[in-house]
Amino acid sequence: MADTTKTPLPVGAGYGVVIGVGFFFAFLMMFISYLQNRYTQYSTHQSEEFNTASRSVKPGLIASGIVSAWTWAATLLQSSTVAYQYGVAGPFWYAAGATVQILMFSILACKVKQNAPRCHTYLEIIKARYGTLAHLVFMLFAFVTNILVGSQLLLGGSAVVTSLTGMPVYAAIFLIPVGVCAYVILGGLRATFLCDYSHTLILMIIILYFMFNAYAVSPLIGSPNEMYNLLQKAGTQRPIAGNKDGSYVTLKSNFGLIFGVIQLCSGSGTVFLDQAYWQRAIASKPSTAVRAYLLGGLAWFAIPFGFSTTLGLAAAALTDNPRFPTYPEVPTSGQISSGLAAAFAAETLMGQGGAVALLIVLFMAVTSCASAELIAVSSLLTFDVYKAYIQPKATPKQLIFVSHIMICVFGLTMSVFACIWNAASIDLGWLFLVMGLLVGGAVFPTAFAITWRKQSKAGAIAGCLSGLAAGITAWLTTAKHYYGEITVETTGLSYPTLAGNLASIMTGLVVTTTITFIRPDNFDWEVTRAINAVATEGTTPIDTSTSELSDAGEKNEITAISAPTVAVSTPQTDLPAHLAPTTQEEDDPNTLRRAFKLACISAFVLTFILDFLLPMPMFFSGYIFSKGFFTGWVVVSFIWVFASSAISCLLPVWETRGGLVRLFKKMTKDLGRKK
Ligand SMILES: NC(N)=O
Repeated sequence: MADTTKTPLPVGAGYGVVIGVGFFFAFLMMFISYLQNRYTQYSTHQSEEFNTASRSVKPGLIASGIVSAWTWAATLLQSSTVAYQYGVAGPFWYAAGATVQILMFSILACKVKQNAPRCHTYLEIIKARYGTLAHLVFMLFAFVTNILVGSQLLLGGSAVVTSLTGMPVYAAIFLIPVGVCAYVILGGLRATFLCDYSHTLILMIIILYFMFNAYAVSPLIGSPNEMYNLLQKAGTQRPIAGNKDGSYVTLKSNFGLIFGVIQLCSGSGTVFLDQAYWQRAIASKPSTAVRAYLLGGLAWFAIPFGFSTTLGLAAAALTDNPRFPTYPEVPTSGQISSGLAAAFAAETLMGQGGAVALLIVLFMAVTSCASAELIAVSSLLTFDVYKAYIQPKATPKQLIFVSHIMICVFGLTMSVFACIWNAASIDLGWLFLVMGLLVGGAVFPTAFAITWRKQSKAGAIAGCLSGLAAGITAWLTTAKHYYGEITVETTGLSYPTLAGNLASIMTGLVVTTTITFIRPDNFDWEVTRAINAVATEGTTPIDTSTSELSDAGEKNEITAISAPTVAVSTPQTDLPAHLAPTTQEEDDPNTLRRAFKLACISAFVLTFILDFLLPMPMFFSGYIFSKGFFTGWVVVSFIWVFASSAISCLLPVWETRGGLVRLFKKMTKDLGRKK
């Protein structure tokens, strides 16, 4: 842990940001919820609105929500750690290794719209398809995923808050979620989207501030040329093991590549098994879910790539500068693994201003992701535990009440687990590399549950459990084999975590497909399409064979509204009106089929480009960047961050311009009447 006597900011700054900014957003949310309830048709007092944002959110805001949910503390801190450890390969593999899952998720987002358009959670699909035992097994993996993600957010966030301000780490761990719980309770899922938006906006501005400072302004670096020179020098003084000639400016980095593979496996678990991503698919307008995920994935890439190509590399470049916090020593491996490379760089480059900017950007990342996790877990606990097993006939009021309670329960749970990791000397780096092997077994069984009608129940359950067993076995035996003992240190190293992650995800895949091929299922998707459906006598389901539309967007809404064959009109006794789906939730099957094709082609092509076509030739040729190539690399990171800002900050405003104008008119009319 950092020396608290030398912190760049006073302890009050830590409390100020953690409590002050948290409650600022809570009050902002209170105001937004008031406007929403008063001037729009969406009420935060309705369970459906609270948990699914009435399934009406447009792709720009969903993309912004995806960017924000996938931007963890680790996205900023761990990416800078691997930049410090592996040079330019670190930021590249961090970003490329965790973008593809979001792109791939576009396929699941489309399938969930096709095969379970009215579900609240993905576990409802598992229960409807495979029954209670599978529901409980998958629920275990879902909760483990959310607990790991939630607690590592607080672990990484609190380590940096403590290092920058000296705030006691346990105080940070418990106080960070308080404001977030408050604003999520006040606003529900739509609130998290709006706060996600504002957080992403601030995040992008601060990332650009760091980038411009490091590459254009700072007297310590000030240009890609100088960064290149400093990195070349660092490569001769502290050569990187496993990198071509020990260089910082090459993608021929053996441990960087190993990290990339771990990132691919671990990211698959933490996206596919996290209700937060399903929730964004569920909340989006059916016809645009795919677009939202593709945009969100591409926009997210820029965050770790731009941030750590700046601060992670700056930390490596400036380690020998007298302004570097650990000078004349180099940082310890424990400090780097705790995620402090970015903090050291920000402080060296910009002094207190850098520390404040980092504190804010980190707080934005932690809280926006925490809000997504809170509402995601609250939905699972409400619909998959309370409604499924405790109170099947729960009223909307009860559902909302339970959702609120569960947000607090999970907020506390995240904090308790973060304390446990901290007390056990487990840091962000360790948790980041180990997470995937604990949940990876369930990745393919979960993806197949919504995409493959043949996957059998036995295959699904056996895939999850055997993946878990194989992952843990491979992890621990590799640690013992290579390092002779099983300790926190040896189990957090590259080879054991690589073995564990690969074993877990691949065993899950092989076991579920093998068992399925032996005795395939022939599942009828009508079962999952009927989840939460309210079939009213005398009505017919929407015709799935007609309607030719060329536009996936607005035209579809028009068709949906005017569809003559409406599946729902009157609620059944056990489902309140607002829990019943509306015709707008349905989408034209042809449009969805086209969206599915787009998702598959885009996801596979982009994955191929990002993870093979771009890096592999540079890896196998052992190319060390020239100065010109490095400058181009940095320029690309700038362009990507600008493009990402346009997607996640400008697009949502552009899409809702009509609604914003209407809201403004209603407000001014209202104010005029009151005068
Ligand atoms: N969300 C991640 N993997 O940074």
